[in-house]
Amino acid sequence: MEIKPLNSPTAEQIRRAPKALLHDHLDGGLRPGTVVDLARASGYGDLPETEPDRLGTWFREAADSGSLERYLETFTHTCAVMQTPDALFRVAAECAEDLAEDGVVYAEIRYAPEQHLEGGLTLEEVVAVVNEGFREGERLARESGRRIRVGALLTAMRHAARSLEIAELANRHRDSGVVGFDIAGAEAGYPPTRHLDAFEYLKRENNHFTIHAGEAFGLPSIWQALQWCGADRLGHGVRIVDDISVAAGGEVRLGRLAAYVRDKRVPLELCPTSNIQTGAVGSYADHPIGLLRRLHFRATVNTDNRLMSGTSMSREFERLTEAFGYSLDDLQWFTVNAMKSAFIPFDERLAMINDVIKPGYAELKSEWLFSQTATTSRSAPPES
Ligand SMILES: O=c1[nH]cnc2c1ncn2[C@@H]1O[C@H](CO)[C@@H](O)[C@H]1O
Ligand SMILES: [Zn+2]
Repeated sequence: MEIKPLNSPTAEQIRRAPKALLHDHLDGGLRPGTVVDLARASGYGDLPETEPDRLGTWFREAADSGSLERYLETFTHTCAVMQTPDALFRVAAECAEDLAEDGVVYAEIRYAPEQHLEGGLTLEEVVAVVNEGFREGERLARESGRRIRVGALLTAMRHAARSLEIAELANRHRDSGVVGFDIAGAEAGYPPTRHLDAFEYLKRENNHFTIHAGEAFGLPSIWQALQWCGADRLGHGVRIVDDISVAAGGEVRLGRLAAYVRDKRVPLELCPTSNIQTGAVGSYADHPIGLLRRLHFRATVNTDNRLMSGTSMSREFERLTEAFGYSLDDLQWFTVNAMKSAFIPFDERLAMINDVIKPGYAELKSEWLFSQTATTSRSAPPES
């Protein structure tokens, strides 16, 4: 009897597979119905649609603009309805619940506290209530038999000038649910070196940070993020392929920067659907993740903004499985990469890998093998 090599998992198996998520924006992941409810409660009257399904479609289509700047305009509406403790608590709790429901077991969720002060909250209050929301979502997930751990990343907006203040905020809350720092927003014209004081402060504090770099702008942004700012991870980093050449015969050459990124195991927080929407990449099949995985870069798969992209971790895995024929082993590889690159302590990462991720995939793989064996023996002629 011949057992076929492990082939592509089904959508249902992907949903059950344990997943780790490093790059997901809190203000990019609201349920459309929650946006509608919160707008009504706060009297925000500028939503382009007030029926949840139509609003969801509006976000996806508006984000499908082919430009990062236009993609980012859609956040005006989500941030507008996230200005009170109740709203922030609900959005954070639902975020954790939705991810758990999708089989995510570990997530780092980012947001920019400076964008949630219009209702009179302080930066400290924003962080405290979002953390409470995450704890509530974890608890609700546990009640329904799921397990998720959520850490927050505090983002500073790269066009603004509050990054040092936000870095200090992240550092103050590092023992209470905040696992690191990030900068986000339009990339072109706002190099990460504008925020060097924030990064240098975090390094002096032995704290962790990632930088959105190499998404809308290419290698210089990645180079600055790593070699001037000292980023632990790259948010997107997808343009690192500009420093990789593949000859017609298949021979691969890495430039100095790409070699550094691979040699140093710099984690790439890749977000396939988001890249297609902002025009950074043409299609799933063209996404550099295929090449980066083959070359063993520390590639991870992420959602970026589940509302704007109409996506989830399972959907990202499904699209990649369709495009590249990935097996459960590939999905496990991405998941272990993400968990290794998380900002929580080493022993806790290891425990997640050994106690949750590997056993989860082992179970799925054995189910798959069992189903193959069962199918084969059913179709075999009866023994005489
Ligand atoms: O892919 C992205 N690239 C750059 N900035 C982003 C991306 N997605 C979201 N944001 C920005 O991050 C803020 C805090 O969460 C969001 O409000 C949005 O402006
Ligand atoms: Zn992002």
